[in-house]
Amino acid sequence: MAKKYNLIAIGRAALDLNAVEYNRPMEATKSFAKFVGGSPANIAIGSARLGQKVGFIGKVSDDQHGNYITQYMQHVGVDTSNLVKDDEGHKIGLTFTEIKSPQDCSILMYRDQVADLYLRPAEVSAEYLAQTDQLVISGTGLAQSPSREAVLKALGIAKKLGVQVVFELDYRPYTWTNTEETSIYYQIVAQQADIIIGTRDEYDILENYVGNSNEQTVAELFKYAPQLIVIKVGAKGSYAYTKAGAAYHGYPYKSHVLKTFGAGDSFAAGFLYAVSHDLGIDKALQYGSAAASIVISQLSSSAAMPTVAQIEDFLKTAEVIN
Ligand SMILES: Nc1ncnc2c1ncn2[C@@H]1O[C@H](COP(=O)(O)OP(=O)(O)OP(=O)(O)O)[C@@H](O)[C@H]1O
Ligand SMILES: O=C(O)C[C@@H](O)[C@H](O)C(=O)CO
Repeated sequence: MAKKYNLIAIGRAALDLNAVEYNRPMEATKSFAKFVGGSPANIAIGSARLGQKVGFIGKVSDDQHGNYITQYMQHVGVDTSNLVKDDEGHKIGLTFTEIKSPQDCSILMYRDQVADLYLRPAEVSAEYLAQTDQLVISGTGLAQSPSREAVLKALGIAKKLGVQVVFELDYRPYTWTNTEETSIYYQIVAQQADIIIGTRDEYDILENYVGNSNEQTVAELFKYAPQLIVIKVGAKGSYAYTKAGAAYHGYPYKSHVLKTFGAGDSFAAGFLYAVSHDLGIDKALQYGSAAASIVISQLSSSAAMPTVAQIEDFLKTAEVIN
């Protein structure tokens, strides 16, 4: 019987405050526009825009910002029954963006004592996870307790129930104590995940070593559960590897780049949509690259997530970056 959800994501839902006056440093920016943000929330929203049935497990502040995030996610069709309100006064995470030029963008995160990292194991429901085909785990959820244990509980339940586990490495250094610790927790989850998505730099963090080739990285991970591994390299595109030994190159597409953040989350939503619909790995990489090209041409990450029709339209005239 078909499950209620194609995908449930676990991790942070937060706020992005994106510079409205761009092509200048943050010090000179007076206006910021508010959007829902947080990598797993962005992936959930992007997946819902693509017509996927999506749920979310997380924690938001019990205030106007938490209300806004919950209402926005409901508005785009993400189920928020397991997006709980914090009862200890923790606040929402804020991400300010700086767009000095299309090539020079950065984010500034305010993530001290943020509500998402206080998600408790008791707030992860086996009944909810039984209703999904896929669980998307964001690496940042492993950064601190009790969120770390909540995520590991979700992983254990998913494995027991045969839910496909996707690990989005999503490394945000601000919330971690040191990279050795990150590597330990990343390896625990990566070894049990069915699909892993991350940038080359994030795999270096996972391995706690800089210098391995993609082939060395995937050979090590394929000794464990993973069946499909994606390694992204920004404007140089992406690579996908299967346990059966196939390798694919995802070409990036030319875009009227306004800013580059949001590329990874839109890529994940597009890629996972195509994988869930058995469209093949080449198509999945095309969907990921196209979704990313669309999102980086706009101010927001979450609000710019494309529909399937937008991706198909884009691909009709898309030009590959060589
Ligand atoms: N400048 C660009 N032009 C075209 N496509 C891009 C560009 N930057 C990224 N992409 C596309 O987005 C995909 C993901 O980008 P990237 O490797 O930067 O992920 P990320 O670091 O997770 O992104 P983010 O900046 O959102 O954290 C790339 O594989 C590529 O297809
Ligand atoms: O992941 C975050 O918490 C910040 C995002 O919402 C932001 O849009 C971004 O940087 C995406 O890459």
